[in-house]
Amino acid sequence: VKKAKTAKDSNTHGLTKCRVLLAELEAHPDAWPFLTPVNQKAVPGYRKVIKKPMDLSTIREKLTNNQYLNLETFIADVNLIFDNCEKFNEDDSEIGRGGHSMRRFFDKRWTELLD
Ligand SMILES: Cc1ncccc1N[C@@H](C)c1ccc2c(c1)OCCCO2
Repeated sequence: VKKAKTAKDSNTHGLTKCRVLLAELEAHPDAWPFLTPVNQKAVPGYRKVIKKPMDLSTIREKLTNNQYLNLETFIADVNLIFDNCEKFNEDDSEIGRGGHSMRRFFDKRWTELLD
């Protein structure tokens, strides 16, 4: 029997799913370009092209600081990583392919975790 969903319940369960999903993304073999913020001094053009940088360590920090209201706001930040990657990297590049691989993995996993 499904328990009545209070706002708190949905939030708690949503945050548990965020923790599970983030741990899996961080452990993924193709995650290496996305683990830490892009060093904008080392990557010419990045600062100009990418308006909202995002990476897995920043998401980890925000989750730890309770900055995600629900699963949706967490998913939006993860998708920002992949959208930035597609914008800056050729599809036929190591980082570009890694971004597509990670997005496919993430899309599959969060849909599996939905109630
Ligand atoms: C996700 C992303 N998109 C566009 C550019 C870089 C990145 N990731 C960063 C962490 C990175 C990956 C590979 C790199 C790199 C930096 O240092 C410059 C030298 C080549 O090796």
